[in-house]
Amino acid sequence: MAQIIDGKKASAKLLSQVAGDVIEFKAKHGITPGLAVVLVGDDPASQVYVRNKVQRAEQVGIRSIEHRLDANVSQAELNALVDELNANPDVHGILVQLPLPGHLDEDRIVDAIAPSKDVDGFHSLNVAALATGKPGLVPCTPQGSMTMLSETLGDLTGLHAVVIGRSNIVGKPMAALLLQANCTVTMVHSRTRDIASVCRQADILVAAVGVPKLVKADWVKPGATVIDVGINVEIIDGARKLFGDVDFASVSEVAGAITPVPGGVGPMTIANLLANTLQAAESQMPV
Ligand SMILES: Nc1nc(=O)c2c([nH]1)NC[C@@H]1CN(c3ccc(C(=O)N[C@@H](CCC(=O)O)C(=O)O)cc3)C=[N+]21
Ligand SMILES: [Mg+2]
Repeated sequence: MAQIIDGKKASAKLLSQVAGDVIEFKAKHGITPGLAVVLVGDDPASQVYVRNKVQRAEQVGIRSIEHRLDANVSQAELNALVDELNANPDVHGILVQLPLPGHLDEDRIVDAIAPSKDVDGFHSLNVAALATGKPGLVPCTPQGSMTMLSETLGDLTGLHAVVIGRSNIVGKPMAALLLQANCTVTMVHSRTRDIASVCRQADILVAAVGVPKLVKADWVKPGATVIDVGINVEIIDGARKLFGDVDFASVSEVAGAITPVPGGVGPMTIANLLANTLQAAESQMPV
């Protein structure tokens, strides 16, 4: 039976570090770090995540400001809000909850956020910084996954990491971070031939595709470390249940260590969002 990597515990540790750093920040600068969360429409899952983020922010002493916009808001109206938040000195971090309704251009909205306030690390300039190994804001889910990997395995040098999924928000930045940590990195996706045999070579297997229970036991090398980024919601007998991209029951009998869903990557994502907000606030202070 695999070691269960406890994301709640890891996130509690990071949150208490951030809370301490926020106290120091306030004493030094006389202001409170601020995070603006923009939610367009009334998708119930997004509402749950936004509520969690706002709650955790308060817990670590970060002021959070929620902006709710109607699902049919225009691109111009959303851009105007982003411009206003960019110019507001009380706002140090801006998160526009994704996905946005189809009539809105996500790339344009994300690139309208001031790069210094882009706490998701999705702005083109932060993407370029990560790709070239320069300092910047790093996406929260991959960053949280790396922390759990380091705490589980120590130095990752020379390990073969396979990332399933090539999204801009998880797969690609995850691969960049693993490469920076000296892993041999392979990315697989829907067009990969014999995906199972590639995954079976992995010392580290990261699943980030949004397909419930895609990864089976015979995709996993015995003893491998498995990071499950999937958050798939299903309603079973009227109850809301979460599934990862990994078939936990079977894979946990083969893997050396594995993150559960819930209680794995999700809580670490939120903790890193708040760490990024403090980093953003620090970078905006006069020297
Ligand atoms: N601009 C933007 N940035 C994001 O970081 C972002 C986003 N948009 N859109 C949606 C996804 C999803 N996401 C999650 C964060 C925490 C949990 C989380 O805390 N999950 C808990 C369970 C929560 C539950 O019950 O649903 C857990 O896994 O234990 C889940 C999902 C951030 N996202
Ligand atoms: Mg894909």
